[in-house]
Amino acid sequence: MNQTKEQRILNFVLQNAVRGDPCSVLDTIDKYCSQKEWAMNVGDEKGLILDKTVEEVNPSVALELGTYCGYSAVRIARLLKAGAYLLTVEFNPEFAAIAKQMIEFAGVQDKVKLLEGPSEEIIPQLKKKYEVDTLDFVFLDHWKDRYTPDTILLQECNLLRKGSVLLADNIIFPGAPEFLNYIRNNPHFQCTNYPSHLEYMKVGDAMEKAVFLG
Ligand SMILES: Cc1ncnc2c1ncn2[C@@H]1O[C@H](/C=C/CNC(=O)c2cc(-c3ccc(F)cc3)cc(O)c2O)[C@@H](O)[C@H]1O
Ligand SMILES: [Mg+2]
Repeated sequence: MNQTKEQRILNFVLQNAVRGDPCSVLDTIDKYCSQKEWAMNVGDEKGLILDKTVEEVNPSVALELGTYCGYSAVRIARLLKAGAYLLTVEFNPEFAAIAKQMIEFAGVQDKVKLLEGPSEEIIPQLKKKYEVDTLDFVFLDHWKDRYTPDTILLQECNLLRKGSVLLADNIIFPGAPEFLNYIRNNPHFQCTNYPSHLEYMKVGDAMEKAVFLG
């Protein structure tokens, strides 16, 4: 049974990256996806915007929607302080299995909880089942038409507090126009746009930061 692209990416990491070294895992994925097969990782350019936002927020509890191969989970987890952790949500079992191995190879498994299932089911479970009080940081990178309903659900579940930071990928390409309209016209959020480029391409893209004002 021939391999999937995601399995090829993982194998390239297992064979070429340094076990326990998150930066080498990120660099190896970026190398493979820019030279061999494109994949929808946030990538190195937008990854720097993600890094700066995570460092600025310095979250104790972070949530990621859309794990995929685990690239941004490794990217976020490598920056978390002692005792802080990332919850990352993925509903595709193949991708979840790849991401689990990627996260373990990078050595950040103690900081990452991979939750398998659809975000609309997981989010309402975060308080009781996963003992979350509120979220300091949320990275949205799953299906683009889910950004708005999940942002509303996070508010309905009282998972955001004054100062919680959302960062959304792909504002330009593939685009999340409905989310942009929702969040920029919502008085409870203070938005900032970060122009960049689509991962591994010379196509324009952007990230949007939205701070919850309470
Ligand atoms: C409700 C729910 N619950 C749980 N997991 C969920 C979920 N909805 C999706 N997922 C998971 O998250 C990932 C999906 C990511 C979607 N990302 C993109 O579609 C994407 C696409 C491009 C792109 C750019 C140019 C092109 F020509 C084509 C594609 C770039 C990107 O950066 C993207 O993020 C994937 O792992 C999926 O299983
Ligand atoms: Mg993306």
